Amino acid sequence: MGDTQGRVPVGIIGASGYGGVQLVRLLMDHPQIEIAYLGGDSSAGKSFSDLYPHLGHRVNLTIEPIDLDAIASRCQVVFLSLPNGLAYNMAPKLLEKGCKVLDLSADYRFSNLETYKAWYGGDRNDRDVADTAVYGLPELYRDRIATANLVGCPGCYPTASLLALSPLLKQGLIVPETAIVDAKSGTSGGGRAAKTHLLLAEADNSFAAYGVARHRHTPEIEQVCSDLAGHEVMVQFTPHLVPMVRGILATVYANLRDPGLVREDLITIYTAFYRTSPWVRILPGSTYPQTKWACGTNLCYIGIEVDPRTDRVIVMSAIDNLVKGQAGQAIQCLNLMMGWEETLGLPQLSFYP
Ligand SMILES: NC(=O)C1=CN([C@@H]2O[C@H](COP(=O)(O)OP(=O)(O)OC[C@H]3O[C@@H](n4cnc5c(N)ncnc54)[C@H](OP(=O)(O)O)[C@@H]3O)[C@@H](O)[C@H]2O)C=CC1
Ligand SMILES: CC(=O)N[C@@H](CCC(=O)OP(=O)(O)O)C(=O)O
Repeated sequence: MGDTQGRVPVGIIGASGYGGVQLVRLLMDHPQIEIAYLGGDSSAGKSFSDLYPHLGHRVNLTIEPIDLDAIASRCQVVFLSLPNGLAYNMAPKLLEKGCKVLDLSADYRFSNLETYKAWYGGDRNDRDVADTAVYGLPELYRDRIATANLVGCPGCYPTASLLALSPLLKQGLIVPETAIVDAKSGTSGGGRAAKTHLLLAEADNSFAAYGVARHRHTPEIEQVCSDLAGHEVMVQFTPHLVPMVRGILATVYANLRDPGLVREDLITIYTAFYRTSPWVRILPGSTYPQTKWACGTNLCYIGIEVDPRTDRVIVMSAIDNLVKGQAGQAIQCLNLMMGWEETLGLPQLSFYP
């Protein structure tokens, strides 16, 4: 399968949503990809250019209703950018028909389906398929992603949190149980569907925590932390909604095992840990990341500090929730699955100067 120029035909289900339109925006400039299908529910039948006129000169497609047989006959790769709980009724059939599938929802992020059911509910019988899914965080699971047919792309908060925590856990530098993640997200993290608390009049001039001690990204963060630490780890995770549209800043605190470590030691350790990761930038000295630097890019900026009074390390990471936290990371995974450069077709320059 492939178009006349040898490009790989891909489909995007959920094309009208924030993840979907980010995928379109990025994939239309990807040198190896041809967008062959856009699918949706309430938007089916509408021209993509009616929904997003500024992209209409590049994407002349109508959003179609979902017919999995037709999608599989036209696409080699399918992105599912849908609310949680829908992908597990679509991915098995697409895989059976020979497609590679990248799911942006939580459906294939968990190695233990009981954990998924406990936090997301749902009655699903796709354990065999779920067992083949790989968690799509390339900086940790690059080799496994490269051979996967099904990738469960990480959540936005877990991406920022885990990139900040991973070197500490993998190298045994902190007491894992002391890890606290304090994270802030822009409103686009809540998706495009209308929600009262995300209205400008509600969210502007306001900054508050939500989901305290019960946000569904907690078990996802814990799953990877446990994998890295080699034993079950619980993490305190508190998300906040901030009055901006794009971006996540995660600030992570943990107790160092060796109180003699200083900031420069940790910068050296982080730089070495991410030396083969083109999308992670470790900041020098006491430079701390700003969300606007990552805006529109697939980059994660990380800043590190040590407080010798408390023997705690403080790591700050900034991403664009819609790019490294969602669509960009999915494309990064696809690049690996296809054997292409990990950076192909992905933006490095922020919208801001
Ligand atoms: N926003 C973010 O920052 C991040 C989101 N995610 C995850 O990515 C996924 C997509 O999120 P996001 O783009 O924000 O969501 P949006 O609400 O912006 O978009 C949801 C999309 O799903 C489609 N859809 C809804 N119900 C159905 C259905 N029954 N059948 C087919 N299509 C349907 C909608 O299509 P239509 O308009 O045609 O009805 C729409 O295109 C979610 O699982 C989310 O949790 C992951 C990381 C970050
Ligand atoms: C601001 C806001 O509402 N953020 C969303 C982020 C979650 C999200 O996008 O879902 P994923 O699990 O697929 O990453 C939330 O807290 O539910």
